[in-house]
Amino acid sequence: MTTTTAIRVRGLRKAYAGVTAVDGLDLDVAHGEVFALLGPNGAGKTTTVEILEGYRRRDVGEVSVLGADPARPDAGWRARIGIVLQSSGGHDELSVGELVHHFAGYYPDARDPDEVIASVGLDEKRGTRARHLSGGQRRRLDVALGILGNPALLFLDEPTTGFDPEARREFWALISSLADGGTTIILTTHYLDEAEHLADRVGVITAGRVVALDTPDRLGGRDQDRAVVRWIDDGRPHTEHTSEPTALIARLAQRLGGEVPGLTVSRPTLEDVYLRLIGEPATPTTSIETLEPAP
Ligand SMILES: Nc1ncnc2c1ncn2[C@@H]1O[C@H](COP(=O)(O)OP(=O)(O)OP(=O)(O)O)[C@@H](O)[C@H]1O
Repeated sequence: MTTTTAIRVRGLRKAYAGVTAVDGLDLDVAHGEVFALLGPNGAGKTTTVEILEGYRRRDVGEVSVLGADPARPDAGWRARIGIVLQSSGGHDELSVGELVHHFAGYYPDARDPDEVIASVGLDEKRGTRARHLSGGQRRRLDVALGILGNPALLFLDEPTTGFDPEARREFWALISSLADGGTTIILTTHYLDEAEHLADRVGVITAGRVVALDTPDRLGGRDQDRAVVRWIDDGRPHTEHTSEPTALIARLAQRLGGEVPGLTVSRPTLEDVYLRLIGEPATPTTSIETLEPAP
């Protein structure tokens, strides 16, 4: 293992009573990277992440997380890992301040509890009992507890499910600031915009295998996909798929004598590419197939 590798997985397999959940998975995540795992329900994401966290035993394969085998962690390994699970709860009668201060006592190198509360935007809720927090505020508390031990590696499982758009943006800023501070982050999410916004790289898992792995803007050859150019000509909408949109627009501008009416240029979204990778048809408006020949 090189010193830049936070996570190294080779040939990971796990089956539950004959049902294969992870089927020969390979993965490398560098220190300081934000890595998003995407995949449909039942693809094997949670099983993989729980093996990395040391909460689930693998059947076969090599796994190294922060230099240790999660199935046989050395002393102090767990304190270097922060985990924010999909659903949380418990200690509902304690206030935000009481909870964060209480759990800080479990870590050898805990961050300042009051600073952590402020960093997740819960200053005003310090005296509020956990059971009186909104869903988004509860999630922030979960993150506060996850980062309290100053982890080198943070696992976030669907962290913004149920957030309103503003809360999601604020949460993204929090995660970005953790990443800027050097924390390695493994994120599972069903929100493609979240992966696009936060992740340095994205891995798509289907049927227990990584089927694509790249930066969000290059995933599945996205950067090579043709652009969709739309415009109005003679009062009729036109669409053309081209790898040279600039040349097409220059020709149109010349022919139409300046401004091209109704001009839009779009590329396949991360969602389009993701749906193609997992075998689902893209929506017609963003299809990368040619809709009609050039006029
Ligand atoms: N404890 C278990 N016992 C038996 N089968 C399980 C268990 N946990 C997961 N599975 C099965 O393993 C497969 C992978 O499940 P997993 O939870 O890892 O998928 P996932 O990608 O996290 O899905 P989701 O997006 O729905 O959370 C599924 O077929 C699931 O039914």
